Amino acid sequence: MTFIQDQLADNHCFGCSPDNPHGHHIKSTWDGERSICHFSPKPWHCAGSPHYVYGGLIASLIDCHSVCTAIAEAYQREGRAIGEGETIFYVTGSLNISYLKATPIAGPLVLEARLSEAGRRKSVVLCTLSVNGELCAKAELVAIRVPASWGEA
Ligand SMILES: CCCCCCCCCC(=O)SCCNC(=O)CCNC(=O)[C@H](O)C(C)(C)COP(=O)(O)OP(=O)(O)OC[C@H]1O[C@@H](n2cnc3c(N)ncnc32)[C@H](O)[C@@H]1OP(=O)(O)O
Repeated sequence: MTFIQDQLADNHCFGCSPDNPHGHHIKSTWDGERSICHFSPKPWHCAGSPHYVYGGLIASLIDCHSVCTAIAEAYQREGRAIGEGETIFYVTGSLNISYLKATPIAGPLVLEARLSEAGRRKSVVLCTLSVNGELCAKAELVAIRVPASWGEA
């Protein structure tokens, strides 16, 4: 299986870089229309209850999965394979999450994302998070394209 994150170079992100030793290492697939990510939380990812997932982790997973989806779609729109040629880099402009149900920590968490809008610099990504087919959270993320040098000090 090919994952978006494994095709992106120079990515140090806490949520999605394969090379950040302390990160979440999320893995997302892209089929040309939607992206999927499976994530199994650890017991320490719990909220106030040990049975449910911490909302900040949910936000983090949705953030990275959605931005990676925007990046994958942008490569596709330019007729390039993900990671091919000049780097396409997006960052999170805004993230609006509705926590609909407590998310069982037993997981696995299934994130699914697709674009509702794809402009020159701005993409809007809709993302859901489900466990065992039950919708636990939904989100809208605005991803903004930035130069690949965006993170340089
Ligand atoms: C290989 C790489 C792999 C990378 C994966 C990394 C995943 C990382 C996910 C993250 O966590 S990124 C870190 C969290 N995000 C940030 O730190 C972003 C900080 N903010 C900025 O750097 C700038 O504010 C930003 C680049 C988002 C926008 O500044 P600009 O001056 O370039 O925006 P501009 O004013 O030109 O607006 C461009 C469009 O974006 C829209 N926009 C700008 N900021 C927005 C915002 N905050 N929310 C919603 N929309 C926004 C704006 O309305 C406009 O839309 P329209 O084209 O429709 O008019």
